[in-house]
Amino acid sequence: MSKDIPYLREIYIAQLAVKRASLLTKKIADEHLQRGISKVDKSPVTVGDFGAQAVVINSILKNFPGDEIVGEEDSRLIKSQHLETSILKEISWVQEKDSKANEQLGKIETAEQLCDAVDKGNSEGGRSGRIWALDPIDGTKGFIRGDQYAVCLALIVDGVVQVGVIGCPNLPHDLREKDSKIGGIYTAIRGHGSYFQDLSDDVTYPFNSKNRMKLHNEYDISQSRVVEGVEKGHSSHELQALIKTKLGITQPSVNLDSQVKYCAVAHGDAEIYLRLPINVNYREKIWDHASGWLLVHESGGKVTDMYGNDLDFGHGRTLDSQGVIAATSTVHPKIIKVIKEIVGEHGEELQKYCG
Ligand SMILES: Nc1ncnc2c1ncn2[C@@H]1O[C@H](COP(=O)(O)OS(=O)(=O)O)[C@@H](OP(=O)(O)O)[C@H]1O
Ligand SMILES: [Mg+2]
Ligand SMILES: [Mg+2]
Ligand SMILES: [Mg+2]
Repeated sequence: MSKDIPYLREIYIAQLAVKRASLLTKKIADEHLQRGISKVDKSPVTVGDFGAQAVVINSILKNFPGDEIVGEEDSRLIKSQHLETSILKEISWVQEKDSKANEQLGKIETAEQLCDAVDKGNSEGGRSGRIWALDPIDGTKGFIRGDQYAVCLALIVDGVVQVGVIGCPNLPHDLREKDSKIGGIYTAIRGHGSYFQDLSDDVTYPFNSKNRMKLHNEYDISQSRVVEGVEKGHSSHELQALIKTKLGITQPSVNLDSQVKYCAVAHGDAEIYLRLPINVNYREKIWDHASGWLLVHESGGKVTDMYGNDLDFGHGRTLDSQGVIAATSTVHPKIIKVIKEIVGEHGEELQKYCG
């Protein structure tokens, strides 16, 4: 089967790099929580963000030197706050721990290499060429709280997402199971499905029916399990509640930070992800959605903006649309219909629900 799959080398390197960044960030998060440092201390997320962005970009450019990267972070804060030594210490730890991947991924050893790698995430994105979208820690607020976060990497070719890989260090393999194992890597390949691997397993090509994720479509819409964000400043919980009521959904939502929400839908742990805007002028960043979009799409679901339009990953660093709805394909049009009933066909009433 593998021989028919395109981008095999890209997928392999992306998985290795995401795994490395997941190990790095998990170590930082766990130490932070163990120390019981005040929740307002933002430094672990800073070190984690820059460390993860550096190792992923360094890995990609070692293997695909001509590619561009749209990464969330840049090195200004590293320099102004003199964070080089603390970040390099964590990178050196993961390069030791994950040493068998050093040959494929390379190593970062100096402050110059560190800042250089981080700043290579400065692509403006766009409609042509090979461009990776990287969120080194998505769900920074969840990361600090010890909740969910994700390392998200996608390859976009000529504006179309071809590969998506998400590392979820804190996500239970089965959200419904109390004692479920945690930590997974979710991989999607356009036209060839989406797959799950245990984060603690060696990275291998996971493309077999045992690992494949597929959505079911036969269920009563009122029983849908809905995932939403945690932060009230990132999506309109008020509008989301109204949509659920109109759909007859009475079960409470599961609130999760980051793109693990897409993983939950793609893996069949939820049927609907609602992300309605809280600010009419906000445009979603491509690194917050590219990998998750492909995961749900390849599991047989549908992801669009809040009006049912396709998401355009060739527009630049941001999408040119509002809101995101991901759901199983039978339920998706029903959600869009309800949204339009509430906010108007073109969002004439949307402002009412925005903060
Ligand atoms: N106003 C507004 N509207 C929508 N989205 C915003 C907004 N402001 C920020 N962000 C982005 O939200 C990203 C985190 O999304 P989450 O899904 O984790 O949000 S939530 O905390 O679960 O509600 C977060 O990603 P990270 O910075 O990587 O955590 C931001 O890019
Ligand atoms: Mg993000
Ligand atoms: Mg981020
Ligand atoms: Mg951020």
